[in-house]
Amino acid sequence: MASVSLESVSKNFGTHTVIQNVDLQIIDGEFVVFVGPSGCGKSTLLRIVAGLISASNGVVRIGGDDVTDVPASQRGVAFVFQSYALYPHMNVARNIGFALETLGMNRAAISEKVRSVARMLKVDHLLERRPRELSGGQRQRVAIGRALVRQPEIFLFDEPLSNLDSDLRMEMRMEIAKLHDDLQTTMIYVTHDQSEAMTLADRIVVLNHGRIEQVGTPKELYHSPDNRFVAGFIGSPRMNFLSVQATSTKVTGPGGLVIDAGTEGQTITEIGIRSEAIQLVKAGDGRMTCVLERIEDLGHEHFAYCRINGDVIWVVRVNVEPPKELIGKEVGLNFRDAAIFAFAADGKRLILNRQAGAIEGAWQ
Ligand SMILES: Nc1ncnc2c1ncn2[C@@H]1O[C@H](COP(=O)(O)OP(=O)(O)OP(=O)(O)O)[C@@H](O)[C@H]1O
Repeated sequence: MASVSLESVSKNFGTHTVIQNVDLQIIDGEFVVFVGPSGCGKSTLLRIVAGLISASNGVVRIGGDDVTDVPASQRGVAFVFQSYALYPHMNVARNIGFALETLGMNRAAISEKVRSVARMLKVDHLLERRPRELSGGQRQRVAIGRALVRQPEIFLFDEPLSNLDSDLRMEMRMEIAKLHDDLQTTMIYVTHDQSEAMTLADRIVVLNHGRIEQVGTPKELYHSPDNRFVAGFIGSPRMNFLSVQATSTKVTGPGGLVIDAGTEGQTITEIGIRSEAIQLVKAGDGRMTCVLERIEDLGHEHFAYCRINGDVIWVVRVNVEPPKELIGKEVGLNFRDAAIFAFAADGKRLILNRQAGAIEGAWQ
């Protein structure tokens, strides 16, 4: 096991800056997930940790040692790629054991090690097969086995599940989580899928345009996002946003929204509310009025799509399906002040100061 530390790490490809001044401390045995939109630099940062790409500036430490100029093969890391990268001409057993062959380990020891790893990953019945004779999920297990057999100090995963269908993704996600529970090895995992990040990570690093927007536990990011980007990226369905006008004591917006609260310092320009924090009520009963455009039935829950104003549509999660006759009609929306996230024009999250005596969500 080993800690990883990135100190002021930047990366340029020509004149294009892809990673900007990243500082990050990952502790021994932690499961850290890099998440962010396509092209934000997740894979580049992971490859800098691996030593597959060198940083343009800054220092990379593994277990406290400066490894900035140490080649990948000597960093004690194992990499699992989205594309599996198996050797097509070798069977599963040789694919898993190949790294040990190159280390000069004897055949009996390799065979024993391969069998134990293959058993752990439930591919011990496939040892004689070639990669082309395996399903996507089996190939990814073999790729993980190949990393595992080397007993690395750090596992690096680059979108390992994105080629798999959703059932298999869920199954493999659980197995990777179990692997981490069993091994307690430091793991860094790249995904663009925020739900994968939420379910796997001890801590999530949210990246955007090569910068860290926020680092925190899944709960911290969900309940206390630092800014609009994190608020909008973490959570499914995405947080509902609305542009508002604000003074230091009052916020008003479309649909008749009035919030008796303000902020000190920066002015609120936008608010956000998560879909599960809103109640659908009769028109006139709520704090806001909107038009119910559509209801999506997912079996165990329903999403109501409510047009607030122009192009602004909020998603409201409801447990009981609203009557179909309401579609196209006005309905009300209710929510507590405590459920409101407020943002400044630069995207920074602001904390609402409710006025003394203001009644919060009297209907709740
Ligand atoms: N070898 C390279 N040469 C030039 N530009 C590169 C190179 N590798 C990556 N980039 C650019 O760096 C940026 C970050 O790429 P990176 O692959 O790290 O993003 P990502 O967040 O992993 O994206 P995705 O989720 O789509 O895989 C992109 O704009 C990409 O085009």
